Amino acid sequence: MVNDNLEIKTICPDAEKSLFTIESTESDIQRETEAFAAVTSDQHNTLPRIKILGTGGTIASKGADSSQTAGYHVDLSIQELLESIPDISGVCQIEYEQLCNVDSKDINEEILLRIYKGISDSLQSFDGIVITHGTDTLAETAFFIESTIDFGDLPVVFVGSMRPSTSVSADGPMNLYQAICIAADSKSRGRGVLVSLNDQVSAGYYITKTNANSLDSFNVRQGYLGNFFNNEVHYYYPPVKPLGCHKFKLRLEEYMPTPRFPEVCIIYAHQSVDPELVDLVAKRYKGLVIATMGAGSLPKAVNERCLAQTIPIVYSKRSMDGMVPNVNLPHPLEEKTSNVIASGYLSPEKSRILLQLCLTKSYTIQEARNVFYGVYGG
Ligand SMILES: NC(=O)C[C@H](N)C(=O)O
Repeated sequence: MVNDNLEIKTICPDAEKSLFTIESTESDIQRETEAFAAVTSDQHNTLPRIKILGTGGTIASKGADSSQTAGYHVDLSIQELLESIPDISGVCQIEYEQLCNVDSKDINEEILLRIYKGISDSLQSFDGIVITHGTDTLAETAFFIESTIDFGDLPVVFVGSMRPSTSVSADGPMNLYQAICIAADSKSRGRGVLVSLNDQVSAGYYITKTNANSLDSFNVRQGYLGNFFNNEVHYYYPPVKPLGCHKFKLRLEEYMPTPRFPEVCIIYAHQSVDPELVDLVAKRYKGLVIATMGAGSLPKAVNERCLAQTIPIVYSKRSMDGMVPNVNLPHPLEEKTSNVIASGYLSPEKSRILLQLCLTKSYTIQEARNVFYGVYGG
């Protein structure tokens, strides 16, 4: 039998004193293989280290068949999800962790703090972090994380999908692949919390879900930051972070064993809204946000009920775009003494989180108003 690993080496080519040895080339092959492996592993070790935190959502969901795009269930682990994306071993090194696996409607303060801890714990040892999340409340978690973690230049990228993993043309694998590439790209540094969905990159601080069904479900009037095309992210601007974003330092031990923030309720205003709702909420909650009809407009009777309370009340808006300015608050001239705060550009659900954070820190109304005022952009 031919042994390919054996090589005949002639030491003396003289025929009479012919001398030769038979040597195995195995050690050479082994050495070469080991050297090659060392080079590739060195190359691999210099690739960015990316942490993936799985929390659930449609991106981790399965339907009954490939045509089902509603009524599916969260049923896919982060490991299974990663198995569905193209090979990324030449781009970065990956570690993953399943923080929870829920529809994002079930994300509460306990889970929010788990996500906060998952990100905080990964800051030192990774070059980028990706969080898979349901799209329904993704904007709230992204806003909370931007407001509470100082992650320096590290890219923190949220990603979700609109179709379950089992559907025809599921968007999850591509969205996740893009999010990982974005987190691993040095051009993504210094841009705050990012959201990667449907080939677009946006600021988590400003993004809003504007379509309950379509793949293009997020919108950001402050502008998309970039676009992902053919394995590459392209940014439209140099690195920039949201202006006026107030960072709250949280101490996790303060929220254990009961991970709760002061409760804040949202009232959605409408024609004939009942002013007594304000009294009912004020009895039970520590703060109130009202989605006012326009840029702070509410019926006189509702304004009067608001000004009669002692809890802080944030005037936000039903409209997705635009802002509520201080001058549109009732009694703007007495703003130092009144309990009402203008939300600026923030949606009611993000205003709720910001007010909760202010209450957590026991800010006065004036301090809370300054925090909200920062959102105006200066
Ligand atoms: N597209 C989605 O992810 C929606 C889903 N209900 C969620 O937020 O978890």
